[in-house]
Amino acid sequence: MTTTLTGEPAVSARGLAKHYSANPALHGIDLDIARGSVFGMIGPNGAGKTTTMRLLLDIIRPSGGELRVLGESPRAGGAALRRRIGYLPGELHLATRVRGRELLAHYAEISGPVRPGAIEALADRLGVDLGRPVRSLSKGNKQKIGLIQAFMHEPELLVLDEPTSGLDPLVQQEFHAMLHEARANGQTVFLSSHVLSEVQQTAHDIAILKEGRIVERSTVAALRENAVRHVRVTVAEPDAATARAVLERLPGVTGVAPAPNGAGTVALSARLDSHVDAFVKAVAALDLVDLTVEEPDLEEMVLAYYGADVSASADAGTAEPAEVAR
Ligand SMILES: Nc1ncnc2c1ncn2[C@@H]1O[C@H](COP(=O)(O)OP(=O)(O)OP(=O)(O)O)[C@@H](O)[C@H]1O
Repeated sequence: MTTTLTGEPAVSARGLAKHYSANPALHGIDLDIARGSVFGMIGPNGAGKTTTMRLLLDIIRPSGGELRVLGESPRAGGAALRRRIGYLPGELHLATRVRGRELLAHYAEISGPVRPGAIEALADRLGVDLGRPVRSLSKGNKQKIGLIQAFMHEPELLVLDEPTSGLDPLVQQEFHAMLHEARANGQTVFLSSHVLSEVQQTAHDIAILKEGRIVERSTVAALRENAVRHVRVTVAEPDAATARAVLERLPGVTGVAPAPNGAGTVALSARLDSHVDAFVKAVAALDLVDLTVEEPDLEEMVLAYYGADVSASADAGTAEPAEVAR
């Protein structure tokens, strides 16, 4: 496969809606995921991430709108389309006594050709013992089995629902390397997460979903440019009032406050939005002792979208059990 960001998107949705009885889960979203890209969807509990993914896989059917996956309608594409997709469900129920090796061989029969040695190579990378009964594996090791079944046939599209759930940090790094390789191989990745930090390391494009609506669609780079940064300006004590006045006049600067500092100097901390250039030029005129402009805090930006009340909107008892669907 070769990397391509042109042509028909891997996923294209227009007005995609899903209601569970009378309860709307998706309010007609528009979404394009370019072929060969890594796309991350983030959002709080109940935002509709899993619903979106299940619609792509034709596990559930839309209540309205149009959806094309790899150029086909999920419904019409059937099993042939399904084999071109690798899917990791958010909730894995792997209660079988069967050993990992046999279970994956079974999935491989359904998903289509798997290169010889590919399953073992993935198991080595992720560090999971394929000789053990699957039900005796820990949550993280079951997740690895789920990842192997999603990746093993090198599908054109990987749909990964909370892929790092239960993985330790070293395995997460290995997983990130697998995503980079998938992209280099021309595969498209659609992953979901609750937190930006997870997708920001791997995805180029993101959407923030909230209560069934896309509230932000951006590249990670553009988010970074527009995100709030924390700044700290240190000046000699006699200059403190001037420095404060300069900062408070600047566009994009808020929350100017003195911060603890060494004798003879005063540090002023503040929040800065995207106006970095104007800020740096203005503070250059001050008699600076020190200046810190922190990395933009994207998480803070995303949490502002989430809103305090939304994260608590639990949906206990409504989610249907998901399985490694093949
Ligand atoms: N089978 C179902 N029956 C009824 N309502 C459902 C069902 N599945 C999901 N919902 C509802 O649809 C909405 C979206 O749920 P969904 O599982 O897609 O969210 P999510 O973003 O994946 O959440 P989480 O991060 O908690 O996994 C929620 O309000 C949920 O209660």
